[in-house]
Formats: sequence, structure tokens, C-alpha cells
Amino acid sequence: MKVFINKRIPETGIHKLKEAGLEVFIPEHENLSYEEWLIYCQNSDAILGVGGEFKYNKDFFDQCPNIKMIALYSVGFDHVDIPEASRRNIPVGNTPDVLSKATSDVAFLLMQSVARRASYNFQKVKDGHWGGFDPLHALGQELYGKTLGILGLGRIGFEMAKKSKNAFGMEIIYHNRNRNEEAEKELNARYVSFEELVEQSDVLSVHANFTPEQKDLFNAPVFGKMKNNAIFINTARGGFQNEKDLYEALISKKIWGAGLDVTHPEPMSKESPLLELSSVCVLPHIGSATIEARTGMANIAAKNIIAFSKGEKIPYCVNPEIYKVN
Ligand SMILES: NC(=O)c1ccc[n+]([C@@H]2O[C@H](COP(=O)([O-])OP(=O)(O)OC[C@H]3O[C@@H](n4cnc5c(N)ncnc54)[C@H](O)[C@@H]3O)[C@@H](O)[C@H]2O)c1
Ligand SMILES: O=C(O)[C@H](O)CO
Repeated sequence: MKVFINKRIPETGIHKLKEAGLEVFIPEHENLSYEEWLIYCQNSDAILGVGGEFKYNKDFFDQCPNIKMIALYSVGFDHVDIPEASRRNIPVGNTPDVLSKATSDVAFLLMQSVARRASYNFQKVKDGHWGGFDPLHALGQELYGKTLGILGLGRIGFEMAKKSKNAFGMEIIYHNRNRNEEAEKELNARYVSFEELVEQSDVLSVHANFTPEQKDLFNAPVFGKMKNNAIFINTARGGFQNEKDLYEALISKKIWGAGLDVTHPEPMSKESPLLELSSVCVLPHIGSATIEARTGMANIAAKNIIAFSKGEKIPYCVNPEIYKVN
């Protein structure tokens, strides 16, 4: 079986695939054009897909009839047309759990960075504008006892809620597709409607999986209902926020600040007006960027492919209902 990996991943994953007797292709240069990427895919049986820039949609599947399975190097699968893959009996694997701690760490980091205006203050030091002690300048806000609202209390949202409860005694409210009984019991988390989440959160952190109908869910009317001291955090997908509306909400002080690990598009343009605001902290999609998480992701992606090559059910499948074991 020929496996195409579009970007180098931790060696452990590549080693496992080779050890299992699979032929592995990794391009010499990694920033492939869409056309180059497609040619590799057309000549492969399976793809270990890194990054979300190219879409696995009907057009892709039509042009790559040899592809029999996709092992994503991510937990998010919003760049894959799952019903289309399912229709063709192509299993799609992802990498859950191993990155939940790392990604929630970044949400927690952003929450504190925005509350204490870390990126603004760091820039001041770098620019040589440290200045003297000023009792009224660059004041942040404390998070103790504040309300953290989580949109999407799944694996990563739960880790974020746990950390915030333990560190700052934050009250946890959440909105999710389903009730999360574990979080209600362990963290005293309270289920609320989306409107209540927006209106009651001091910090609103997005951890939901993105779907096209949720594009710009956070727009002017929604930012307008948030508290004036509210901090908006997004480590899920950039499509959730309308960045023009977010900018307006920040400059008109409808909300206090924003911390983003994900933007739309990615990479964010260095001309983005959001980058000029002292109330904003932007990171370049580094949620899972730890040695531990990335190694775990490589192992899971390899496991998915190896299981498939043996005709077994892949262990982390996002379309399990269609996948028939050979
Ligand atoms: N920044 C990063 O590097 C990074 C890293 C990992 C994951 N992510 C993103 O985080 C997302 C979450 O990962 P996870 O493992 O926690 O997924 P998960 O499936 O465990 O949790 C997501 C939860 O969101 C809920 N949900 C989705 N849309 C909703 C909505 N509109 N309202 C209420 N609830 C909604 C789902 O029911 C689910 O419980 C991924 O899909 C991915 O996009 C980003
Ligand atoms: O969905 C994911 O896993 C991230 O965005 C990449 O780590």
C-alpha cells in the first residue's frame, strides 16, 4: 500500500508505517501547490493528511479514485466532506485526545495573556518603551471567580474548564449539542442556551468543531450582547468569528479583548487591523504544537493506516457508521 504524507511528521509515525511494510512518500519540498499535492494523492492508496489548506471534497475524490483511506494529522475534520467519503466507503481517521491538554493549555494561555495584556506589554519592552512604574497604565483584569463560558464542551473544552476552575475558581457555564454530565458533576458546570452563554460569560472560549453553517457565528449582533469586560477566545477554527465585526466590537469597547489561535484565513495577513490592537493576542495555530501531542498524533495516524492496511476497522474513525471491515 502506498502512503503519501504531505509534510514531515515526527519520525515515530513514519517508522511505524515503514516497519509495517508500507511504502511511504514524503515530498522533497513541503509547500506543495494544489496541483502537485493532487498528483501525489492520485498515485497513492492512503494519505496521511497534514494541515487544512487543501479540501477533501467531491472534486478531490473524483480526481483521486485510488485513494482508499484518509488518516488526518488533526482532530478537526472540517476540511473533509465526510458524507462524500462515506458514500465511497472511504474511512477517515483523526487524532483525538492526545492533543486535548496541549490545545486547552493554549486557550488558557490566551485567556491570561489577554486579561493581563501580555502581548501589548511584551511589544512595549521590545520597542524600548518600558517606561516607569505607572499606577494607571496597562491594567488588566483578574480572572478569580469570573464566569467562563465554553462553546463546545467536548474533549478540549473539558480540559479548559478543568484548568480554569482549578486555577481561578471560575464558574463554568457551557453550551453544547449534548449535555456533559461528567462536567456538570465534576466541575459544577451549568448548561445554558447559546444566548445565555453569550450574555453571561466573562470569558467565552470556543471549542466546538466547525461546520459551514457555523461560519461567522460570532458576528456584530453576538458581540453586541456580550459583557463589556468579556474576553473572546478561539482555539477551534477561525471560521467561527467574523474578524471585521470582532475588530469593531473591540475598538468600540463592546468587549474587552480577544485571544485567537485560529483565524480566517490562515495565515492571518500581517495587515490585519486586529494586530494593531493592544487588547488582542494572536498565535499562529499552535494548539497542538508540543513534542508530546505531535508525537501522539503521529502514532495515532500511523495506527489508523496500519489497521486499514490489515483490513481491520481503523481505531479513530470519524465516519464509523459506513466503514465496512473487508
Ligand atoms: N488550535 C489548534 O491547534 C487545535 C487543536 C486541536 C483541535 N482544534 C479544534 O478544536 C475542535 C474541538 O476538538 P475536540 O477534540 O474537543 O472535539 P470534540 O468533538 O470532543 O468536542 C467538540 C464539541 O463541540 C460541540 N459542538 C459543535 N458545534 C456546536 C455548537 N454550535 N454548539 C454547541 N456545541 C457544539 C460538539 O457537540 C462536541 O461535543 C476541533 O474540531 C478542532 O477544530 C484546534
Ligand atoms: O484540528 C486539529 O487537530 C488542529 O487544528 C491541528 O492540530
